[in-house]
Amino acid sequence: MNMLTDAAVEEALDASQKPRPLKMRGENVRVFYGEKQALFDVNLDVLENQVTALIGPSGCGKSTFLRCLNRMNDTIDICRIEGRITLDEQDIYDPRIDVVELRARVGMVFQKPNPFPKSIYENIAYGPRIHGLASKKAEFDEIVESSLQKAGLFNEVKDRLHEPGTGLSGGQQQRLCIARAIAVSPEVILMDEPCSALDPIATAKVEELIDELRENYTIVIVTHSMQQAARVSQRTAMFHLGNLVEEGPTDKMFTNPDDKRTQDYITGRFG
Ligand SMILES: Nc1ncnc2c1ncn2[C@@H]1O[C@H](COP(=O)(O)OP(=O)(O)OP(=O)(O)O)[C@@H](O)[C@H]1O
Repeated sequence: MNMLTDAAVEEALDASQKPRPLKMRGENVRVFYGEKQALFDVNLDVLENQVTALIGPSGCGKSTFLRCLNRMNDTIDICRIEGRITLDEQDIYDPRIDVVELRARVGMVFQKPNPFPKSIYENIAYGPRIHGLASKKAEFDEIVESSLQKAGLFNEVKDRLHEPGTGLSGGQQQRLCIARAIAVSPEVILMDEPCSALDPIATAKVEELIDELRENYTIVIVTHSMQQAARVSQRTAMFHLGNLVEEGPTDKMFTNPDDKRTQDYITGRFG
């Protein structure tokens, strides 16, 4: 057998076609806001080191599902969740789960950049401090620098680390929020329309960053932009009226979806 040829064939295999381990799974997820049901028996797998895009018309339940993945809905009094959601096969709604620790493992970036009213440095150091990930100044310095590097922001801010984070541009603030999420070493990063408040250049930078982050993190992103879903994700899940219509590889979803509702949505016929 020619080993070199085998290696070359192996390398030529599109990495995205290889089976990926499961990172998170939603099983029969039902969500109610008071009497109103917002999600109906959603079953969705989130694969490791992939970007999964959640798409669908306004009000279909994308953000609701996203927020279930790190129990952000716990903060809404009238919200009730049924079914099961796992992270590495562990039920995240198990009463023994420490929610603060869960949210460090499953971080979140919001629609509007929301840096703390503190310095750039403190925005990043805050999480590691409350989670006890560092104690000496040199350790914090290292986390701050490496998080900003990974978020593609270090060179732009290295001379102003002690100036307020709120003084940065919108796009820089969003990358600061991504750096803040990264600082506590998450495994999954949830992004709820992270570019909707950004201009096209800042959006392009964040999209590039999302593509780089996939190497080390699992990402779930809610987006209204079909172009963005096509550009950044490997998997796409289509929601409609609280139901998961279908999900699959992004290229298939955008070229040959199984369901007419997906076809109509991606071609702009509704939503
Ligand atoms: N805090 C809340 N209280 C009551 N109802 C809510 C709450 N949050 C969401 N809903 C309802 O749940 C349904 C799903 O909302 P959700 O925000 O998840 O949809 P979405 O697909 O993310 O919408 P959009 O694209 O407009 O952000 C909607 O009918 C919405 O009105």
